[in-house]
Amino acid sequence: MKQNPYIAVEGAIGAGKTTLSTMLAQRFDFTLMKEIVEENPFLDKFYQNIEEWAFQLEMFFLCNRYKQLGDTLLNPSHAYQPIVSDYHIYKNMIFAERTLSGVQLDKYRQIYHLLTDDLPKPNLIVYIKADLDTLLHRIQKRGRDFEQNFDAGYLSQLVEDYETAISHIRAQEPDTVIITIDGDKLDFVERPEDFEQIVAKIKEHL
Ligand SMILES: Nc1ncnc2c1ncn2[C@@H]1O[C@H](COP(=O)(O)OP(=O)(O)OP(=O)(O)O)[C@@H](O)[C@H]1O
Ligand SMILES: Nc1nc(=O)c2ncn([C@H]3C[C@H](O)[C@@H](CO)O3)c2[nH]1
Repeated sequence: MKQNPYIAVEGAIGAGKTTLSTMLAQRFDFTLMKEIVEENPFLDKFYQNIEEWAFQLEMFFLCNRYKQLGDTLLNPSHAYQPIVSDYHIYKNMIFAERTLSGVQLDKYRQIYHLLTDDLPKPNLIVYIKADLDTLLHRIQKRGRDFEQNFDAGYLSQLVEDYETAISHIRAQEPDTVIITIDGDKLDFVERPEDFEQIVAKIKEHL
C-alpha cells in the first residue's frame, strides 16, 4: 500500500469491531478512532421503537461520525498519521437503508452525501463476517441493557445488508483492499495465533 494506512474494521452488531480495532491499533501503533456508544441518547429509545426514533438516531450517528472523521482526517497535522477505526462511514447508509423509508430516507441520503463525499475513505477494510448465532451470543455476553431484548430478525437483515454493502464497495472501489475474517472460526480474543493470522494478512498490504 503506497498511501498512508487507513484501516476500517467493519461487521454487523457484535462482530468484534471495537475489540479487533483496539488490538490492531496497539499492535501497529496506529491512531485508534473509536465510536462512543454509552453517551448516545437515542439508542435505548430506538431499540424500544425503531420506527419512531430511527431518524434521530441515524442523524446522531452521522453527525458524530462526520465530526470525528473530519476532525482527524481533514486536519493537516494528522495528514501522515496511520489510522485504524472501528467503523467505516458507509455503515451509516447500511443502517439507514434498513431503518428509514420514504421522505426521511431521501433527505437522509442527501445529507449523508453532502457531509461525507469529500472525506477520505479507508484504503483497507477488515470485514468480520459472522453468522447470526455468533453475533447473538456475543451481544448477550457483552450484556448492554438496551440490546437485551434484541430483535433477531433485525440483526439477521443487517447481516445480509452487510454482505450486500461489502460486495458493493468491492465493485465500486476496486482500489480498496478488503480482508474478510471468518468471525465464527477465528477467535482473536482467546487465541493469540488467530490474531497473528489477521495481523499477517494486513501486513501483506501495508
Ligand atoms: N473473536 C471473538 N471471539 C470471542 N469473543 C469475541 C470476539 N470478538 C468479540 N468478542 C466479544 O464479543 C463482544 C462484542 O465485541 P465488540 O464490542 O468488539 O463488537 P462490535 O462489533 O464493536 O459491536 P457493535 O457493533 O455493537 O459496536 C465483546 O464482549 C467481545 O469481548
Ligand atoms: N440504527 C443504527 N445506525 C447506526 O449507524 C448504528 N451504528 C451502530 N449502531 C448500534 C449497534 C449497536 O447496538 C450499538 C453500538 O454499535 O449501536 C447503529 N444503529
